Amino acid sequence: MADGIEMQNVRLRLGQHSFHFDCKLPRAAVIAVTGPSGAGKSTFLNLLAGFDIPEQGRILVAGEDITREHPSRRPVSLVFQDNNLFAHLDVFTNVGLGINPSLKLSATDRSAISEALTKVGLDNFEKRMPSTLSGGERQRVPFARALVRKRPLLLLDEPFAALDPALRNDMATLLLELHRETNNTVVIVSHDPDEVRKIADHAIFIDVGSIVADAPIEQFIEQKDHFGVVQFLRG
Ligand SMILES: Nc1ncnc2c1ncn2[C@@H]1O[C@H](COP(=O)(O)OP(=O)(O)OP(=O)(O)O)[C@@H](O)[C@H]1O
Repeated sequence: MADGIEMQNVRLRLGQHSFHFDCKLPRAAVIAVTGPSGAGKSTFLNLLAGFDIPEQGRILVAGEDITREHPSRRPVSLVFQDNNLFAHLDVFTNVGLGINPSLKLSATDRSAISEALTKVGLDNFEKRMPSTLSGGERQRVPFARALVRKRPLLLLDEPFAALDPALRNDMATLLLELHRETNNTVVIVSHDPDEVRKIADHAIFIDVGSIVADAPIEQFIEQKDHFGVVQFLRG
């Protein structure tokens, strides 16, 4: 079976920073992307999403070359920390955008949206506007959107960083439930070693623009070779 994600000798420069990614990551797994601030974690996600394009190398998802694919045509859904909702659209419509950006929704689409909202615990929130939601409720909406999109790859850039610890834990549990239900591949940037231990099957550590540790989680948490990883795991 093809790997979930493969970066073959991917190189990119942004300003003064050079990035080099070469990895094969498992399919249908939760993959944590860790590393110090400014190391290149968001850039790694942006390459997968198509917001950054490599100057060299290839990116494959489930065996398919997506290196030059437009972001909208990639097999990915995104959940970022704070760019997720359109303020002038209600919760139902915000989720509907995940199915069809022009919002031409069939009856089947409409029931899929209601079902997804129920799954993330927002069944009575369809007509609510984003400004009336709590932080935790607002954070659930993009998960419902990701559910209706049914893409094989879910990218999350520190999705819970703004939430308090109890809510972070609830959201991590919700993410795991949705992952088990859809069997998607999840790539999540995290600064939280407890979160990584709780949800990840596999982890990578990026330092100064390249991957310096890449292992199944059991091996990753036993890492002694790289000081940055040891320091990260200590919290
Ligand atoms: N378009 C750009 N032009 C110039 N420099 C950039 C650009 N995009 C990112 N960088 C720089 O590349 C480096 C890596 O950025 P990136 O956002 O990938 O880091 P990160 O590991 O996600 O950091 P953090 O944990 O702080 O979010 C940073 O120093 C950033 O300032």
